[in-house]
Amino acid sequence: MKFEPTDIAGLTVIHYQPFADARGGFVKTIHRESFEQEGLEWQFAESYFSISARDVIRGMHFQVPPHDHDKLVHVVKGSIIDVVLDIRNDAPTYGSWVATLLNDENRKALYIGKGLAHGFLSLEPDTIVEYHTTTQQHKACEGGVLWNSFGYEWPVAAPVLSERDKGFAAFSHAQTWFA
Ligand SMILES: Cc1cn([C@H]2C[C@H](O)[C@@H](COP(=O)(O)OP(=O)(O)O[C@H]3O[C@H](C)C(=O)[C@H](O)[C@H]3O)O2)c(=O)[nH]c1=O
Repeated sequence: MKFEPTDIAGLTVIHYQPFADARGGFVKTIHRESFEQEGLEWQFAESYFSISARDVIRGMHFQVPPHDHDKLVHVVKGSIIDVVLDIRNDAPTYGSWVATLLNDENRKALYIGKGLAHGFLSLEPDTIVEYHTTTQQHKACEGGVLWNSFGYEWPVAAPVLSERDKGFAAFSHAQTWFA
């Protein structure tokens, strides 16, 4: 696997190296030595996956201290546009976002550090996204930013969102989750 920095410190693209043979395919997603060499956490507290219809947007999610976490995200099946927003008030990239195509063809993953809000748009039916987080879910520490409030133009006409995601407050410089 190869690691590629992005314009946002703490956000790393991981290029997995799939193995294929007559049986099918094989993808290694976490490797202690490789992660340690990059200074990334390789031990996670939780892992889960979601299955999304086409045109679903999930996000923008994060957890605040003391249960803020790093998040490793990759697509098992299907395709997404994954969007990360920097909500660290003192970061030079505060309010900046990065959108990355992750799918079962390019086998890219994202390592998303603390203080970054995460969301994605599914581009295919039954898209499976797997997440690993370095802390467990703590409801009292869950936060969100309204999906269409920070300048990214999602390429979808009529997205499907949860009521929770629709109800988040718009991104504003008054929010200081990660001051
Ligand atoms: C995250 C989580 C969820 N749940 C339950 C709560 C709901 O009954 C159900 C779906 O949860 P939610 O609607 O928060 O899931 P998403 O909207 O897909 O959020 C996820 O997708 C976005 C893009 C992310 O980055 C989040 O890390 C991740 O939470 O699973 C749990 O029981 N434990 C958990 O840790």
